[in-house]
Amino acid sequence: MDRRRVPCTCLGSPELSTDVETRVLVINTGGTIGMVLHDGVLSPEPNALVKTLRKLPILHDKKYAEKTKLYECYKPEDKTLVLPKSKLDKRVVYTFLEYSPLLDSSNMTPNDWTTIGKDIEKYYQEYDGFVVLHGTDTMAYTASALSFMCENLGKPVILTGSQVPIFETRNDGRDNLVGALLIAGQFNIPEVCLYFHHKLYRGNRVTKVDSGSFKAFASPNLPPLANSEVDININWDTVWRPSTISKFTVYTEMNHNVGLLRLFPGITADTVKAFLKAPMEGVILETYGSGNAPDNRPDLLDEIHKATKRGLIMVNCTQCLRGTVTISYATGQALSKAGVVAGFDMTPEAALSKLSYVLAKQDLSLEEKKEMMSRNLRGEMMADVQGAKLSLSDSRFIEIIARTLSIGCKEELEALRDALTPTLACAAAKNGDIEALEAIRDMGTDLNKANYDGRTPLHIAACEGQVNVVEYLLGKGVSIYAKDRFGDTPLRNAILLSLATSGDLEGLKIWKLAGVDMATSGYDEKTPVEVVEGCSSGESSLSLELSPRKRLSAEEERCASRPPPEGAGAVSVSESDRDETKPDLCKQCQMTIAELRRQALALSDPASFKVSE
Ligand SMILES: NC(=O)C[C@H](N)C(=O)O
Repeated sequence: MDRRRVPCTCLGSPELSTDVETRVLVINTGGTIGMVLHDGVLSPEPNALVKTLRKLPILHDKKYAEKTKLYECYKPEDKTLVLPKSKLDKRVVYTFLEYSPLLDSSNMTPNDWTTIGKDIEKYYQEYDGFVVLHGTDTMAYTASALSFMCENLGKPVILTGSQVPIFETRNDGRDNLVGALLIAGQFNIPEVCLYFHHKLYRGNRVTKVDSGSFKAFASPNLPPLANSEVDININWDTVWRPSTISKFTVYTEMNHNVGLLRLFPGITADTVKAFLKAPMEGVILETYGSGNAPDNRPDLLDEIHKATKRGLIMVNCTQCLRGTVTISYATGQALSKAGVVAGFDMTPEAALSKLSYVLAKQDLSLEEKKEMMSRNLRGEMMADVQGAKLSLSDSRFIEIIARTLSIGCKEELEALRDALTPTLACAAAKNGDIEALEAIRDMGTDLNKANYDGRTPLHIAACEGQVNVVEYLLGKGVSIYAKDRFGDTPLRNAILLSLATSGDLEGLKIWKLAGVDMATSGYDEKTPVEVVEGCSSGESSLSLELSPRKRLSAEEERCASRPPPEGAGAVSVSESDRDETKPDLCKQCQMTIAELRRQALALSDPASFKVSE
């Protein structure tokens, strides 16, 4: 795949200027969305989907593509399309990667999950988000499996498809595809999701509930992450944030010796015994109500106990569409005594794929695997069912302001909190005040929320060199990919700052070659060159070297900026905190730069920096 264009106005005449473009990779695995009738039955048709989409104005802005020479930058040309400008003034450029053969999802296997995961990993740095076109029959299984396989995910991966082929006059495919593209390309939701009929669900919370309705899916135990109505409304409080700062990887080892056993009245002990025998290693037991099973059947419970004692992991999930497993009934306690692990409110699809993922972790003991099954890894369950959302009243200063403004009802309080806390959090980040950030977070504020400039507390901390705050925020799952209104991410701020203030000529040159405009100022109106001059006395060779912006040809301008060259993001880190070649930088500056560089390197190589999960 190819390079990213410069979203800038320096393409010569204004009409050639590009809008802010984001990029989405569309992995087409098959499903009804691209099917056509063959001999009276629906089956996938290779290459048909892209050809059709290119003719639909709501799915491909041909004029924009030709006017801005889209195809000279994004390859393969015949697989790249661009949506009309969105309400957020962005252009989602999307490129198709089509599998062969295209599958009806009834034919999907864990090996196909691995293929999808590996492709996401392969193209992860080049795209802002990913859409996976998939059949609906097993979409919930694939979405659940990918949610566990994608470790430390920092970008949206959205599965979608349709109940009626996109080629038909009436269909749900076009709406589902556009909705998934707009969310994947415009919102930083670091989760594997499923988008269907105007709603975005967490991938491991969803199940297919209707084979004949456009409302084919439901998320019984968790509200949608987003609703696509007149506007796309994201429920940010519900979005899952990883609490580690390790690099994104895809874990492809999945244990296949797992199964689903659904209890029914009169089930025989022989049936259970046959199902649980080796090589079975893990079973999801689908039970009645809030996790109940017969407690007057010692033959049944004995077979279960024998299996768990020999090391089989059994997880108790309710057959009910909604609700959770508790041990409030004697019939539920009987299973717990037989060694069955509570699955709380997980869907069977999520529990099964989680069990397959956990059992494949060879480095874990049996007890560690059981503990992992009971721990919330990707928001797949509400383990702490007693947990109550912290109320606003835990924060005195909001109360004081609310009382001053005579605000009373909860909705107004929440609106006040959402209006004030992002700016307060940014101020706390600038001052290095972690306690204040903790207090703001305890109020239920998402520390990813940005201020009026689209800058998050992590942007501010990275720019101000507040290393401890950077570490704290990364540990709370704050995204390094969030873009402010200048298009800057915290990671880019941090690396540019460290390179500029350390006078790292080579590093700055790499970024310049990668298309970073050294004349572009950051949020504080300072260019990297000015930062250098501000940090070391006198005219430095660096500023002379960098300040006259070499006029690139129109061709080069169009395709000037691309993801940093391999390794450039992981700046060459001087292990010593002092950089002897720049004695004129203050000690604190030197310390901060070295630490920021370590953070930047850690983000690309977890081996040098670990935070426990
Ligand atoms: N609506 C669909 O996509 C159903 C189809 N059989 C599939 O799962 O691939």
